Amino acid sequence: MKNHENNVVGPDVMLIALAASIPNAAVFGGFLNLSSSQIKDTNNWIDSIRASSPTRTRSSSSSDNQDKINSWMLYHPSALNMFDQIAYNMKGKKIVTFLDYDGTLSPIVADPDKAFMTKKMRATLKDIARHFPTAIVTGRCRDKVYSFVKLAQLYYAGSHGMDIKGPTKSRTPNKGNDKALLCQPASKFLPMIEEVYKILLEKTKSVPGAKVENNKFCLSVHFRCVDEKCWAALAEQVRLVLNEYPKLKLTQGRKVLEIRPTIKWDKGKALEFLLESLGYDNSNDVFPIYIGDDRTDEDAFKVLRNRGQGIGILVSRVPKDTEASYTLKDPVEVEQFLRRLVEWKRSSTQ
Ligand SMILES: O=P(O)(O)OC[C@H]1O[C@H](O[C@H]2O[C@H](CO)[C@@H](O)[C@H](O)[C@H]2O)[C@H](O)[C@@H](O)[C@@H]1O
Repeated sequence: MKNHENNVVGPDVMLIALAASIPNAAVFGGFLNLSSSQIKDTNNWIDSIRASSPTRTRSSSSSDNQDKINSWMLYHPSALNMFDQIAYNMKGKKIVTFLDYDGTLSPIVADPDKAFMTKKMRATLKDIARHFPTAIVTGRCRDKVYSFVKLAQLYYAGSHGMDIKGPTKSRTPNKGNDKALLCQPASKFLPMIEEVYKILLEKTKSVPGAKVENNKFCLSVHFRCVDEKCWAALAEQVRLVLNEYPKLKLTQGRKVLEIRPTIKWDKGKALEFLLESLGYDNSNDVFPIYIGDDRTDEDAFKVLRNRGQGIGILVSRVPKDTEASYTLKDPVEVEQFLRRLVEWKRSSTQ
């Protein structure tokens, strides 16, 4: 397993990345560590961005690719195919579900403002939250993801877990509201993030298709709709801005550069914080299920692996280096898995 802590792209590393490259061997699936020793040329760096969110046409059906997928699936089997075994392990335990948003509950689309969940997914999510404490853990601004999900009985951890709020409505009827909960470990960075947001808007406005998204405690600079020829120039703009802000760091997501404070807080910490808030800190009978598709979700998968509790499920149809134990192909399969979880719970409580 790879250590994803190296995923941070510091301004210096970014510079080398633009001037240099990453060996192909390091590009396994989408999770790539940009360290100076791996970097050799711009083309390979751009390959890495492309690989972080491969389009369907890239997952060719050649037997070579299929062999790679098959051998990867041996170590990361489908959570749907393995549901009975997962259910066996969950028996008698308190299940808590943690769900990433983009690419997990909603399909990846070109316009981040249009990443809607299906009605079916919302209905399933509502049922899930009726049976288990449920949290959305996302890089998005908390209010923004709430405007997509619109379920008051969930926990929301926005800005990569740096903005956590508990349910505003009780999960179970006839019970009072869950204890108010708010955790914002990066609040002192707000003015800085706001300042950098304005600068990035200005600096990137000449790059057609570039989009800067303000996620409150972090920012996203989107590449998806930018001509590949302009990726390096756009990244260079971002790097130059960040040179002036050493307290901010840059990480790479799915055709997006993410800017966030250099504090030791991530989706894994958010998961730990929520388990503690739910009273499961030292509990042996809790079974957390974390489902996510992105590199940032690896921090949470790693926490579960280290705790030896629950399961991490990576949403991906291509092999990726991951700490997750199981996989699901896409949000459609995520919905099917969550539905089975609801049905299993209903049948086991009858
Ligand atoms: O933690 P997540 O919920 O997965 O959020 C990570 C980023 O997701 C969004 O961007 C991604 O999805 C967009 C819509 O499908 C897509 O256009 C983009 O290319 C993806 O990177 C969101 O817009 C970002 O702010 C989040 O950081």
